[in-house]
Amino acid sequence: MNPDEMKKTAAKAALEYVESGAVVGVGTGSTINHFINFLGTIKGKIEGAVSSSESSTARLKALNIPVYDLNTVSDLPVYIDGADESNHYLQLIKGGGGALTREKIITAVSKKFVCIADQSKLVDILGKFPLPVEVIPMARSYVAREIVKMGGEPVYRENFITDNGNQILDIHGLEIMESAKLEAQLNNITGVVTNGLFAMKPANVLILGTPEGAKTIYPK
Ligand SMILES: O=C[C@H](O)[C@H](O)[C@H](O)COP(=O)(O)O
Repeated sequence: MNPDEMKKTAAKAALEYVESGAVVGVGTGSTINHFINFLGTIKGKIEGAVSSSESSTARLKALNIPVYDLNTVSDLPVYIDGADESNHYLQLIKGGGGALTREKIITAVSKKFVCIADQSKLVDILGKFPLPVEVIPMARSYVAREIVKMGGEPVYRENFITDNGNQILDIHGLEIMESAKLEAQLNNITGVVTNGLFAMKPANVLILGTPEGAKTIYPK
């Protein structure tokens, strides 16, 4: 089974977390694209969706799934999204596709965060995947210098603008032992919008696609 088939397996299994009559939080990325397709098959069962990116919004709308402005939604039972890495506490690195800020906002609003991924995303220590940090454009160099002082190696993601009109620095060379502390430290740098560590509010459930089928993992 190739990684894409494993992503599809995880995406299909996530359907069981979708509540009837509710608005569903929908993330961004290749794994979520499979989930959006599956969601289309049960669209009559849900009220609609909130989405973490313009690309997911376009896919949802193409399937005639109503997409709501998050400001109009007060109750969001579940948010379903992928990840670039997860540790065994279900703390995540996200933002490989640059959607981290909207993803973190929907995570904050949702009652339950169900993460879906192929089995390669589960790691012992976060940081092999470069950690994305969304920055206000005029602050980029300043933020990069601050990250260097912290021991990271920031790399500017060239020719990429987020849906919020900002830029991304990807931090290489990290071995993240204290995820929540690093998440807060990075967010405290002036000019940072947010970073891709989801440690203070980790996922509640991780569904991994494996050749043997979907495997559900709870935080250690
Ligand atoms: O910004 C993108 C998101 O955080 C994605 O959830 C993450 O990059 C994983 O994407 P994929 O499902 O394509 O591996």
